[in-house]
Amino acid sequence: MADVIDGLKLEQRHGKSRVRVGRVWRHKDDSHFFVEWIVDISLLSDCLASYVRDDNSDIVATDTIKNIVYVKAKECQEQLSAEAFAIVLAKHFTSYYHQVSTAMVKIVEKPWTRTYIDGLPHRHGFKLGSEKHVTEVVLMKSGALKVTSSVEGLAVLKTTKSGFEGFVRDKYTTLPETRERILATAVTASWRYHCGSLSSAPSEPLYFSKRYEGVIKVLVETFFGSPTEGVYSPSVQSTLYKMADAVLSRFQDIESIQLKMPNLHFLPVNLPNKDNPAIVKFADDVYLPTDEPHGSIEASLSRIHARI
Ligand SMILES: O=c1[nH]c(=O)c2[nH]c(=O)[nH]c2[nH]1
Repeated sequence: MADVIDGLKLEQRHGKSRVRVGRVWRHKDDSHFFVEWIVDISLLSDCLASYVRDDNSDIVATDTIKNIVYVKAKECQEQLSAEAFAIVLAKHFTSYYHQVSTAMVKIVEKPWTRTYIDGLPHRHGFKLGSEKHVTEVVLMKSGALKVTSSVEGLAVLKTTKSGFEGFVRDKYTTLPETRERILATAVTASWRYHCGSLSSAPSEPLYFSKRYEGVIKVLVETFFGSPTEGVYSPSVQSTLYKMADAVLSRFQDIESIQLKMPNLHFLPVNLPNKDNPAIVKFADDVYLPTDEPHGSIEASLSRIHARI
């Protein structure tokens, strides 16, 4: 919200951050589903009087905002994606309160995944994985909707089929060219869905969860290539582009994707001393893993829409 007071522009928003909620859905066959969400809500709300006239009569208290997270979690009788829950919350704030023009809801879903015992899925047992699922939803009173999903910290490594050659060589360059190295990264991918309005948003409760799994599958398969042959990576840049392109080719409802892929280096170990030039001589076997410093490579790929 922006207002002009005495020739000055005031921009304000308020909400509640880090509202933590766990939700269990118990099915008739005694199998349970579970999510843990950390919810941030921020409202663009017409409550100027509270800033400039000490009049709080238009404020939806942040404590109330927190309570609504639990009320809506209770009301959702069916298991649903973090994106769908964020839309439920945003819809509530923009429709229930006349003064709220826009609701911004971010949810981080902790990676609890069903555990397996002797190859069998446990009915009510979960273990914590590594990468995080994050979503950000922005809903305006008009119904205009933006949905973004992300995976953070998708750590992947391959021990061969990676190289880096032909880069700029000048008086500052020491890096040797190679066609054999370890390629390791922790991918952060953020993608924006096409649904531009509440009325065109997918209504299936787990639609976005399936997409999330699908995007991760495409990213991982493109990074590694086939299980037997793999695929050669001439640079992180090239692999990143192929991963982004594969997601946009596979999922027509995704408008754009941003990938961040730090190059987590595994340095060859060579240990000489004055008597023995090769206590350890590197033969593509012993490495020094390091993430400081690391290369930082990121790009985004978007569909370009022809103007009619
Ligand atoms: O795939 C790579 N891209 C780079 O830009 C780069 N720079 C570097 O030192 N090593 C690498 N590897």
